[in-house]
Amino acid sequence: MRVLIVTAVPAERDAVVRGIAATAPEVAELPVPGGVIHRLSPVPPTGRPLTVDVLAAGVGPAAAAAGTAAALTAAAVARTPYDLAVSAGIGGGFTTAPPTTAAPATTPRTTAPPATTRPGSAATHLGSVVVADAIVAADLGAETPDGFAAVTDLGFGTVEHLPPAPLVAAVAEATDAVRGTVLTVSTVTGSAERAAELLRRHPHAVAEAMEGFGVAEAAAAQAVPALEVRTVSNAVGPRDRAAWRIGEAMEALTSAFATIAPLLGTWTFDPEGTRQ
Ligand SMILES: O=C(O)c1cccc(C(=O)CC[C@H]2O[C@@H](n3cnc4c(=O)[nH]cnc43)[C@H](O)[C@@H]2O)c1
Repeated sequence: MRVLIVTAVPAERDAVVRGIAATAPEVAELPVPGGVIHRLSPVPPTGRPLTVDVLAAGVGPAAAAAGTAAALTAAAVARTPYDLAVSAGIGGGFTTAPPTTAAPATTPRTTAPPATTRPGSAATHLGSVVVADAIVAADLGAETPDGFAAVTDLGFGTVEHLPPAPLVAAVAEATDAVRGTVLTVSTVTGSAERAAELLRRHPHAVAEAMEGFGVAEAAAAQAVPALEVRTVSNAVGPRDRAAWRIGEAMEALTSAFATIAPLLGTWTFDPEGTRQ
């Protein structure tokens, strides 16, 4: 089992590495085009070999996609492909619990399971762990006279990737995480109006960050499943940088990955992401 974890900044990478290092020392630093991979080899409970590579690829969806694609391609060319790509880091949390029944949105979900089958959704708080059951590009589209239109409404591409549901459930349960849609934005939300607009369009959003969709898009291009794990450093809403709790969110990230790393070693993926 080979897992690639992609963070935005080195501080997030180091927080993830510290967590995994609780059960495994770092074994190597490997250069890849545009970055350095930190490799760890935790011993999972089943004793199956597990390699976890952690890469800080930069802030934003484009940097995340570029770094992920480079690492995935290098591994594939070396005939040691990854089984899973994980977008990890801190993020902003929505503090309103998502609805328990499906609510109308301007861009209806086409592929995600109905809301009633989404256990574990709740409002986040600072330090919460969030596991994405949908990774959604929230600002990839066009403004129209009728409001925002996603690129899919314009006939292009995709705006949503769905991580393997059984893995989402297992990781969320193990880390006591809030489960829901994690939005990828290129601009950090800075007003109550924008937060409300995002929640209106994405009623199941529990967090926003800037890289998940980039990682998932690069992974999908190589048929690699993707996961997104965030810890909440701030509330999504009016800009108040002084209220960001980055230290606590980094500690929560370390703690989450101390739990997640051994768990990943118990998984082998089929195309549906179910446990084998
Ligand atoms: O202070 C600023 O103006 C500012 C502008 C751009 C980025 C930042 C960050 O510190 C973001 C870094 C990193 O953290 C994730 N993150 C954390 N909170 C949020 C959020 O509320 N909305 C979106 N992203 C967030 C993000 O993934 C970045 O990689 C600060």
